[in-house]
Amino acid sequence: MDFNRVKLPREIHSGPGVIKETGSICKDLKLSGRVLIASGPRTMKVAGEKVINSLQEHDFDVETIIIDAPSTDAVEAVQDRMKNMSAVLGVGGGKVIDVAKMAATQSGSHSVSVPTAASHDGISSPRASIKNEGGSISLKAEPPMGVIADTQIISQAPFRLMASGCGDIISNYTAVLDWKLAHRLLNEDFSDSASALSLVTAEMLIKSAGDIKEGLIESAAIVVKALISSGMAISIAGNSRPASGAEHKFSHALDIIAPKPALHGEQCGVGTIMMMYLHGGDWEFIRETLKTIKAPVNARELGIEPEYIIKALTKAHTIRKERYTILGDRGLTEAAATKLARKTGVID
Ligand SMILES: NC(=O)C1=CN([C@@H]2O[C@H](COP(=O)(O)OP(=O)(O)OC[C@H]3O[C@@H](n4cnc5c(N)ncnc54)[C@H](OP(=O)(O)O)[C@@H]3O)[C@@H](O)[C@H]2O)C=CC1
Ligand SMILES: O=C(CO)COP(=O)(O)O
Ligand SMILES: [Zn+2]
Repeated sequence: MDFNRVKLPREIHSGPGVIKETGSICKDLKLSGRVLIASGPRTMKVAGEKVINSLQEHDFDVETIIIDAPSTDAVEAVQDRMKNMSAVLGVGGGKVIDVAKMAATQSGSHSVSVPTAASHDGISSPRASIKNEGGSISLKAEPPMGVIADTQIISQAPFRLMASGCGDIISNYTAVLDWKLAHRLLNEDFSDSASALSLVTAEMLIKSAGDIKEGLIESAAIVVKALISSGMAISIAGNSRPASGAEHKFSHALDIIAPKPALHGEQCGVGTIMMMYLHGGDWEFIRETLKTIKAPVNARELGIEPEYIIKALTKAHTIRKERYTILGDRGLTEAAATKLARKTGVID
């Protein structure tokens, strides 16, 4: 018999100014001695330094590493630095948190997630999206043992990042439709509770769409809550199915094909409009909601040329092939992709 195992963070702290409590929260998590801060070039200045100060006030011996990309090389570099460290704190966006999570998993240590933006639902999830030469792979990881989400810092991040996080949540709609399809066609394992949590998270966010405004701590709190809840759905499922379907395949394809990709959640949001059309669902509602949030809804707003949108649509089914979606095994022809993108207003 297969037993079910759900892995979740031990403690989740959020609120304005909570980053100053990092040291005491890490003590409560029974961490001590040497810790590594993995952060991005910008996020080190925005939040990394506050984390370092708080940890030093609580007698931690702190070292730092800057992460430029969520690559296998970055994971190895963090792992190399983790010998004799009690944990790595990922302070930044999704790329940094994924690298910290994966390095901690592979070295049998712990990670703590300190998001500086509400841009992705990997904040608390037991997955890491890591890029290699062929694109990105979705890997199983230990969830962070703690999450410290300072809504003051998150509310001051460029608004584009928060709108992107909303796109990542709204994509739960098509992700769950794809998952159900795979369950019906291929008898893939399906979790009612994970899919229900994923959908209710997207519904709650959509209900609050009008309240998601630039610079507001309250808006940051709404989006952070939804991202953590979506991460919980991933934990319950034990895979990304409740939060990643064909719209994510499209985004992953754009990351490979487009000379200058947009943000992950921005691409997923536009992908959701198109995949919802393929599912025969209310794609116009998805588009209107994204517009309300001021997230991109077309190629121009993504800053991506139409030719790359079409190429990504025709390539999307080849990504994460084990994950069956509305794109099927053969994917879209160029003509069908062009029709789809035109019909949904993604290209002119
Ligand atoms: N594991 C999972 O379950 C999931 C993983 N993901 C992954 O997460 C990544 C997407 O995350 P995302 O956050 O969009 O991308 P990044 O981590 O690349 O961050 C985007 C940019 O925002 C900057 N930034 C972050 N916070 C602030 C801030 N407060 N002020 C100013 N700049 C800031 C970063 O700065 P800097 O240059 O300092 O890094 C970076 O330049 C993708 O790799 C995606 O695959 C997405 C969803 C789920
Ligand atoms: O981005 C994710 C969920 O929002 C994770 O997606 P993948 O499993 O496709 O990398
Ligand atoms: Zn995502």
